[in-house]
Formats: sequence, structure tokens, C-alpha cells
Amino acid sequence: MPAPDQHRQPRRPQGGGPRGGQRSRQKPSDRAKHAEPARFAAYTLLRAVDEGAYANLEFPSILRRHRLDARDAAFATELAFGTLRMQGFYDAVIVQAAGRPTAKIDAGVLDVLRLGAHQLLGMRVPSHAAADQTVGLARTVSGAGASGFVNAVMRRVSERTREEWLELVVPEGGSTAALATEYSHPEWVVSALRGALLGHGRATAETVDGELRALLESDNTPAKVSLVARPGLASVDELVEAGATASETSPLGAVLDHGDPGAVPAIRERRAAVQDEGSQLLAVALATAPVTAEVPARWLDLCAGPGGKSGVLGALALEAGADLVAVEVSEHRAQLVRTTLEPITARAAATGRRVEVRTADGREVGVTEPAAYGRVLVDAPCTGLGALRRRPEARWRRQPGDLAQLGPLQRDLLRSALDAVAPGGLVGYATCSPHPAETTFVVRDVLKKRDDIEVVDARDLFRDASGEVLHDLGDGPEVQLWPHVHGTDAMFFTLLRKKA
Ligand SMILES: C[S@@+](CC[C@H](N)C(=O)[O-])C[C@H]1O[C@@H](n2cnc3c(N)ncnc32)[C@H](O)[C@@H]1O
Repeated sequence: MPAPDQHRQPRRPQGGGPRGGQRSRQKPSDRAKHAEPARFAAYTLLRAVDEGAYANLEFPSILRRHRLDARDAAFATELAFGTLRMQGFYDAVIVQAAGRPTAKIDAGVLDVLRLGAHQLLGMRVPSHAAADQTVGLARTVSGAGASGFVNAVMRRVSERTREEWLELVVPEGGSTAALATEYSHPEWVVSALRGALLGHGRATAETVDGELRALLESDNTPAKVSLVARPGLASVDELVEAGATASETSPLGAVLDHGDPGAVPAIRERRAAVQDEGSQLLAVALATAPVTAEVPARWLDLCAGPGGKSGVLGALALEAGADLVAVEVSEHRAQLVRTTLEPITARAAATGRRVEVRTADGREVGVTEPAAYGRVLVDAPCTGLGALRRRPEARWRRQPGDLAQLGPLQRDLLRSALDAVAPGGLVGYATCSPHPAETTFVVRDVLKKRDDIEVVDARDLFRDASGEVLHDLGDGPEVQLWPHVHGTDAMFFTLLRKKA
């Protein structure tokens, strides 16, 4: 049985000195005998992620199973998610402290050590408590045999501050490998983000190092909980009354600084939702872009699951007197779209409009329903490299080969959307990745073979809560948002019009 909570101890002051003064020479036998619940829950998540689980989806049920109160749940979340994000840096530290490569450490013991390293180097938990509880966790999950090894490694990790470890394990010179260790990203992701900053004109050769550091840092900073009020169903004022703060970035948005979003009535009733402000902005951009030709009053969301943008598009479609068709290839995700759209579907029925969710392959819609829609969103499946701050394990799971695999699908979906839109109508192509291979290159390749499409400058459509065009949107015509600049995920958006 896990022991009672022992992490509620005075934290070390920020930026404290070397850990020597607090260093503990305790033997493993003097350490905690068992794991306490919050750390045990964090460990359970790390093991589940190692076996393929998604941290965001898995953790709520782990927290419930361990019956953690709000404070322990917050500690466990910071511990587990912070450890997953910073795992690359901690592994470099553990290799030094253990004197062996991570491949030679049992996977469960390695997770225990990573959690211990995060408490020492990332959370300001006092050294003795971090070491004590980490050894207790090792004893609970791996047996007494591992506790001596864990005790010794924890002691060595605690002998240096975070800054001293950075100096020791980060190669000199600011190379890709150095940034990868310092900011705990795979090297290929560091290279890809550097290329994205340059490729989208966000940085020049002179400024890219600073921009890249700021971007990598933002991936390691937990995103705020952004809410969207679905137009006509909820208002920002209602979210503010429920404890959120009105967003400065999105006219539909609010930010919840603390508390459970599920406790907000509008969210429970699906009149509002948790959604990144960048996603809100691009759905609004597509819905409000001027269309001068006569086009069908039918809008299409071609890659709809789990339904976040459909929720905004559907609500705005009804306000504009249009229907919405949401297409999603996965039955499970299509069901999520149906659920999230329930209040919008009900409102549509009451006003003589239609909201329809189909489980189907979006690549076929252009053939089966040519020129049938007035506005089409392609929120393409992508690597998600622009949303790493929201998915703590994603950076380790993604592989460079994913880009090559997704490329043909992204192009096929965009082609299908361009066929499905009526002359004069609009297609928005979006990704939650800034990688040129899934953004500008996809659009360029598809447009190369068509003469019926023109690119529209989308920047004027990205307006903040006060109605001003968002700052730093670049040279256009497409829009690339950045977490370190706009506080949103790194969403990409191109707006295309089929010639009338
Ligand atoms: C980036 S996600 C969309 C997110 C969604 N728009 C939202 O805001 O909640 C991409 C979605 O496309 C779906 N997808 C992948 N291939 C597809 C295809 N051929 N046709 C339709 N949907 C597809 C994926 O299952 C995934 O749910």
C-alpha cells in the first residue's frame, strides 16, 4: 500500500545553491518503505505511456483510481507531465550519475529515476524528501534490490544543481545536439523547428538561435487551459462568470487559471469547450472570410475528429444560415464529434438547418460531392509538432518518417477539399504543425497542378478579442502562429478560393 503523502514539505527557494548542504547520506534501509500515492500515480502514468498510452487521455482515470485529492492530483500532474517533457535532459543526467547508458537500466527503474530527477532538478522538492520518496517508490515497484541502486543515483543527482548539471551534460557551442539536451527534445525535432522558423520567415540566420530557444522553452511550459464559447450557445461573459478570464487573443476565448474545466456548466453542457486559441482563430477566419459569389449554404469539415473546430464552425454555420457536414475516417472519433456537436445539432434541427456527422474517408468527398460546399476546412492529420506543450510524450513518440507517411494523405485531402468546394467558395488548409513539409510544401505541390485556385491573404481575418489584427503574422498570405509569440499552438492556416 502506498504510504501517506509526504511531499507537502517546505519547498526549496527558487534558484537555491548547491545541494551539498542538504545532501543525505541515508542508507536505503533508512528510506521510505513505500511509495506515496501521488508519486505512485505519476509512475503508473509513465509506465502506461511507455506501453503506448496517451498521457492526457490516461491520467484522469489514474488519478481517480488513486483517489488523489485536488492538491495531490496537481502535484502528480506536475511531476508526471514535467518528467515526460524533460526526460531527454534527465536521461543525460542519469547516465552520468549511474555511470551506465539508460539502455542498461530496467525500464521501470529508469522511470523511477526520471521522476526523482524531476523532483530534484525541476520541482524544488527538498533533496531529502525527493530521495526518500524515490527510494520508497523503487522499493514498492521494483523490490528492495533496486532501492540501493536508486538511492546511490539519487544521491549523485542531488550533489549538483540543475545549472551545474546543464553545464556538465550539455555539449558546448549551441549545436543541435546541445539544444536537444538542454531543452529535452529529440535532435530531429530541434532541426525541424529551426527549419520551420526560417521557412516561415519568422527568423533569419541572425535571429534564429534566440527564436528557437524561445520556441523550445515554450514547448516545456504547460499550456494554459483555454476555453471557447461556441457562438450562439455560450458567451465569453458566461465563462468569465464561471471563473475564467476573458482571452485577449481570441474573441471567443477565455482562460481558466485554476479549477476543473468540467465544473464549468457551459462546458458540461457542450455549449463551450476546452480549445487552443489558435484553433478558435482559424475556425473563425474560415467562417468569416468574405465570399462574394453565390455558393451552397453547406460547410464541410473534412477531418473533424474529435470535433473541436467543428464545434466552432457548426455554431458559426448556423449563425450564417448554413448546414455543416463533418467527416471523420475513424468511427470512434466520429462518435466523439457527434457527442461534442449534440447541442449544435439540436439547435440546427430547431431552426430548420442540418448538422451531419459522417464516418467516411475525406479523400473521397471531392469525387462523390464535387462543388457541393461553400466553405471547407481541412484540418489535416499531421505530426503535431506545433502542439508539443500540450502532449508531453509526443516529442518522443513522433519519428521523422511520419512526415513522409503523412505527406501523400495531406495532399489527397487538400485535393479532395478543392474539388468539393463550389466555384467562389473557400478552403482553409490547417495543421497543428509548423513544419514546411506539411504546410507550405503541401499547398505549393497541390496548387502546382491546378489553375482554378487562388490564394487569399488570411492575415486580416486573424483578429484578437479587441478586433485588432493579430501582431507578428509575417509576410502572408498564409498565417503561422507560434506559442512563444502568440501564446497559441503553432497552428498553420492557408486560405484558398476556387475561382468563380
Ligand atoms: C488534426 S485532427 C483534426 C482535429 C479536429 N479538426 C479538431 O479540431 O478537433 C485530424 C483528423 O483527421 C482524421 N483523418 C485522418 N485521415 C482521414 C481521412 N482520410 N478522412 C477523414 N479524416 C481523416 C484523423 O482521424 C483525425 O481525427
